[in-house]
Amino acid sequence: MIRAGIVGGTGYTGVELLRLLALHGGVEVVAITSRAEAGRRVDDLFPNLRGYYELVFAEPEVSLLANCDVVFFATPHNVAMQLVPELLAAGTRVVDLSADYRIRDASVWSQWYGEPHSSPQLLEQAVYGLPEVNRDSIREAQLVACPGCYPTAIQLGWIPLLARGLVAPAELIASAASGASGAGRQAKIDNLLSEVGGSFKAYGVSGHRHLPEIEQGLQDVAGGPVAVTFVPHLLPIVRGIHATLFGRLLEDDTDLQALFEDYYRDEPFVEVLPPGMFPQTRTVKGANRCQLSVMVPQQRDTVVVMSVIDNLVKGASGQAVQNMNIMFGLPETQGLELIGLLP
Ligand SMILES: NC(=O)C1=CN([C@@H]2O[C@H](COP(=O)(O)OP(=O)(O)OC[C@H]3O[C@@H](n4cnc5c(N)ncnc54)[C@H](OP(=O)(O)O)[C@@H]3O)[C@@H](O)[C@H]2O)C=CC1
Ligand SMILES: CC(=O)N[C@@H](CCC(=O)OP(=O)(O)O)C(=O)O
Repeated sequence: MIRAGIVGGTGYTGVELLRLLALHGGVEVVAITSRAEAGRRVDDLFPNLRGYYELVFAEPEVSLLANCDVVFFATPHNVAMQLVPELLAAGTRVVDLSADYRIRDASVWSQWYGEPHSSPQLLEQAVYGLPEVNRDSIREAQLVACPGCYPTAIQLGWIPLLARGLVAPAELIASAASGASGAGRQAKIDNLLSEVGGSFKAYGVSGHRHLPEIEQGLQDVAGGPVAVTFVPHLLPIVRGIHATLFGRLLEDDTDLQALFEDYYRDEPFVEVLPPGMFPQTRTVKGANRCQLSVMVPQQRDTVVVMSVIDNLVKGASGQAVQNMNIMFGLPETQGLELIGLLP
């Protein structure tokens, strides 16, 4: 059994990791942290886990975590980067769900996250954990930086087109909407039911911190500069991201449906829907799955890709478990063969 630790076990991605790992079969969670809930039983805070765990939340200390084979960081940014150097030195492998190691350039990271990076020496060795792009490097990685939720949905939608040079790389537009759990479990007025419910709004229009991550990932695939106009929105639902992507086609004779189907044919967690079927957030709710549709409305030169994920599963904890499976040589789908919850 792989001995796993979770730092930040009281947040939404932390409890989602617990849900997925409870039935994984190859992992025992031996350490879980929360500063606010230290000393409290996990199944007292999360009764959905009763019968699956006897764990008690502990303070986040390296001495506890270094006994694990793998540690998941389900913490806000600027937490993993304080503890990871010591954990790596102790031989522990790390899957970081936060943004701390996603951006290779420390000065770009600081510009968007507003503080200096405290372990920039690890940025080069961190592997960006999008298995559909980096599977081989993830296998050997000691430190995996899991992609953000919007970046997962958006990159998976653009990649087939950029890899084949079929869209204008400097004119990409992504309009994406997320459920409120994307903002985490901390109390914030903006996330109250009476603020979010029955309404729909854009935010971060002048610049969202996921933009440099999206552009970096797409540039790697395109092999050159890429510019994205990215507008996130807040949906009055709990889970789910729907991204609608627009691009100017550079060729008009490619069968885009066939291209997408071929590109993702062997991917266990990305599905291209048949022509005329469009993805919905509810279909992937609770599942480690990205569903995509591609079309060219009115046969003009604008391609539209629609991409949905559950922000907490393929957008965070499910992708983290997928990365762990790859790192430890387990079947990639172990613990992740989940069907979306309808309704
Ligand atoms: N929610 C989502 O859909 C997604 C989130 N992510 C990323 O995953 C990470 C976790 O997100 P989410 O679960 O939503 O966050 P939450 O705010 O819901 O939870 C944060 C957790 O981190 C712990 N924590 C906070 N500060 C510290 C600290 N200084 N040291 C140690 N632990 C700390 C908290 O516990 P305590 O304060 O008690 O220690 C809590 O358990 C974030 O970086 C987020 O951006 C990524 C993709 C999607
Ligand atoms: C709805 C909502 O507020 N979403 C969050 C996305 C947060 C997230 O998960 O960020 P990382 O993936 O970078 O960790 C936001 O826009 O800030």
